[in-house]
Amino acid sequence: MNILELRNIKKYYATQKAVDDISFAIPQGSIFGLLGPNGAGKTTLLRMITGIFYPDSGNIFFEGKKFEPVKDIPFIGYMPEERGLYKKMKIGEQALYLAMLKGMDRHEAMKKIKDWFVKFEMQSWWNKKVDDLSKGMSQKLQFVITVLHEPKLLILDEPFSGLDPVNSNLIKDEIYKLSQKGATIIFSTHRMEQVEEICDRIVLVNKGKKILDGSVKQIKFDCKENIFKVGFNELPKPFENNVFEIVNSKDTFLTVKINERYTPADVLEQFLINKSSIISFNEILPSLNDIFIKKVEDTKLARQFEEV
Ligand SMILES: Nc1ncnc2c1ncn2[C@@H]1O[C@H](COP(=O)(O)OP(=O)(O)OP(=O)(O)O)[C@@H](O)[C@H]1O
Repeated sequence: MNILELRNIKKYYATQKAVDDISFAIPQGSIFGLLGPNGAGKTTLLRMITGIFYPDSGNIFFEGKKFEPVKDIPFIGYMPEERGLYKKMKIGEQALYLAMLKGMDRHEAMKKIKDWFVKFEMQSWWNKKVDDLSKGMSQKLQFVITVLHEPKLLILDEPFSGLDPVNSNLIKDEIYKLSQKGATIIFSTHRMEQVEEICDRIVLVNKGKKILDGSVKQIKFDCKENIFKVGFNELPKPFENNVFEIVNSKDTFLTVKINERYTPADVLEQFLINKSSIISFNEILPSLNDIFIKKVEDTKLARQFEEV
């Protein structure tokens, strides 16, 4: 079952196709990465998923039914990249006010806020103003406010920006816990190593178009380039062959790219013929960062923004 499905969504600003016929589905319970370079159309997509903007055309489905912002919004938590807190309002009062706006009753909201403040060691902040918080502290507060009402769909735009490693881990752990409890998470970021670690599925957009869609594992598998890392007791002397090319040599390891039509067994055979003492042989899959850069570069010249 998909918690969210976008079908042929288009959104144009004056002269730009910010989102140009994008379709994808997000399975319930997944941690989903929405990726793309600056200006790709991610924020525009998120604003449509959260009912802030309407698409110019296309349809959005939430839990199988046509998305109705007024009805469905209570089930969605959105932490935008530009944080939206009242700077002069006291933190405790603000959390309570925003929780009640999401439909929680005062008593329940108060209890949940206190629990989260204890968990995040924020008890002493209650009477402070947002103005008095550092960037990382207001980030933690914004996260708590976003998840307080236990949304089914949690949308986090760059949730770790401004956080130190300890607080990043704290929030990461909470994201995993919310996911285990059944929440679906959309995670938007430029930090590929975080996506690789956290997300199970991704969509990559560029210049308003979708250019990749699938599980992280499958995408890495599909983009692999027949590169293997071979470990030796002692590095062999270079020898002529048609089977592979050496792309890197470090310590007692060679990284080799297998030429077309040859297999890993052919590589091993070459080294055995050469009497090299192999101790390890592993395939190297590309990192999401490499895939991101390559796909974005590939489409860079292929498609400029078209005039509407
Ligand atoms: N209100 C607006 N009016 C006109 N053009 C806009 C508006 N908002 C965004 N755009 C344009 O639409 C395109 C997509 O913008 P969007 O903010 O959705 O990208 P993004 O992927 O979120 O970028 P970033 O990673 O930099 O936040 C960009 O070319 C941007 O200049």
